[in-house]
Amino acid sequence: MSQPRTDLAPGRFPADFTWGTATAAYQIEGAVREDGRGVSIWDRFSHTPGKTHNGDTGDVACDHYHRWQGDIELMRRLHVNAYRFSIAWPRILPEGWGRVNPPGLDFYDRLVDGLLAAGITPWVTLYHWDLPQALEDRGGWPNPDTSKAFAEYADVVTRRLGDRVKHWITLNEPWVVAFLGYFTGEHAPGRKEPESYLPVVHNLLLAHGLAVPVIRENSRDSQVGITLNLTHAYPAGDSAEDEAAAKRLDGFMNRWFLDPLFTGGYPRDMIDVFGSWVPSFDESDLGVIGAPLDFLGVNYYSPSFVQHSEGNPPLHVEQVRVDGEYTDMGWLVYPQGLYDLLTRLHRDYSPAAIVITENGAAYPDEPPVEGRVHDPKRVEYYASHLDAAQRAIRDGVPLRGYFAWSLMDNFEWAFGYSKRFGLYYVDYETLERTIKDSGLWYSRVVAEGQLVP
Ligand SMILES: OC[C@@H]1[C@@H](O)[C@H](O)[C@@H](O)c2nc(CNc3ccccc3)cn21
Repeated sequence: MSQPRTDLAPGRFPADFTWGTATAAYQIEGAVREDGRGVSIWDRFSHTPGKTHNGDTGDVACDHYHRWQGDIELMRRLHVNAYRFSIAWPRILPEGWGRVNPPGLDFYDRLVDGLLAAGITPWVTLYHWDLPQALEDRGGWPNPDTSKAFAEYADVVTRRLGDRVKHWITLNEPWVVAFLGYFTGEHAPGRKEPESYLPVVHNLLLAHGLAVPVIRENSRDSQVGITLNLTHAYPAGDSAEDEAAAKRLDGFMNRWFLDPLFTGGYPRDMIDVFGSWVPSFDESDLGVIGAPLDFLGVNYYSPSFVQHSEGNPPLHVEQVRVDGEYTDMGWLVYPQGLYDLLTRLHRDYSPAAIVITENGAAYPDEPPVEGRVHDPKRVEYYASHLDAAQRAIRDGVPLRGYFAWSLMDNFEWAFGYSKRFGLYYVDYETLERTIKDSGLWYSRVVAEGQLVP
């Protein structure tokens, strides 16, 4: 059990803390038709009229595929000791399974060697939403064969990189993949099939569980985890009804994933709420899904304040907009939500370790003037959330690392290039990267291992 770190002065982090920054393949790479890469569901979705802001696509993005060496220099300037990135499944297996594309593997091989040469530890996310379109054409995540295809993909990648990559994240945010991709249709593949939501969640968790032993076999002595977008749910009022509504939202967003991963099964109260939507599955799946993990990746941006609703079945929950500061995404700035989430995870699930795999904020940054980008609100966001993280460590949470989202401005999914999260500003005409004040500030925090003014 992790012990309180009262030895840490306020604002100071453990000497062995992992300091990183994070990206994802489809959001930064571009080069979507280069070196044998296959089509992904995000290629198809972003090229479908009306699906993304301004019709933006990841065709070019930040052109990281050709600029990766310069981008490693950007990381060195931040003094980070780790970099979280995702591998594009369609670069490795253009049809999703079967035929391997050697140039795709070669790209990530070069990237990993470049990172290691720079003293930066690679943390690899195997799936960050860019499913090969060929698998979607065979049913996509509602089809349990996709779970098996994911395990095969994990095998190919970890056989090639597993000797040098020792930190693996199977999936990024299965809730987003399932709910936005197959329930609301706001994300690729854009399907609006409520009845597919829970089967997709199950197949994603099964894919995760099938991949864990494969990764451990091919990448000996590695750390394996999963990244979840966890939303701390607060009752908007002090009524029993609002308390119950918060518990239902917590069940929907958090416990439906945490329980099968850490406690052996889906939460009973939510099985009753979801009723006939809960898919039938082999009980043996739960043993696969519950494969022991070395860390839980947490993406935190903002909490939710909710009240009971007579509508909105079956959750009967309504989000409440509370007073406060909001980012350009319309997300409440609430660092206490990170502290409360971390301490709750430690108390209720006791993961061996927790890593904040994403935290950051979008603001409407102005283009550089005399080489500077002033983003005081983003500095304040990071400072307040890192303070919350440090308080959680002092109080005994086994928080081992933090990855700022994101290294650079990039393709923000359905929002296209209209939202900027980067520590570096990207001019999408020239693709020039310019460090923002938040990047300069973060580099000082990382170098000193403590919060700085
Ligand atoms: O939106 C910022 C980032 C995004 O760029 C990452 O690719 C993704 O991993 C990510 N997840 C969240 C939090 N979860 C979420 C909630 C609603 C819609 C989309 C994402 C934020 N972000």
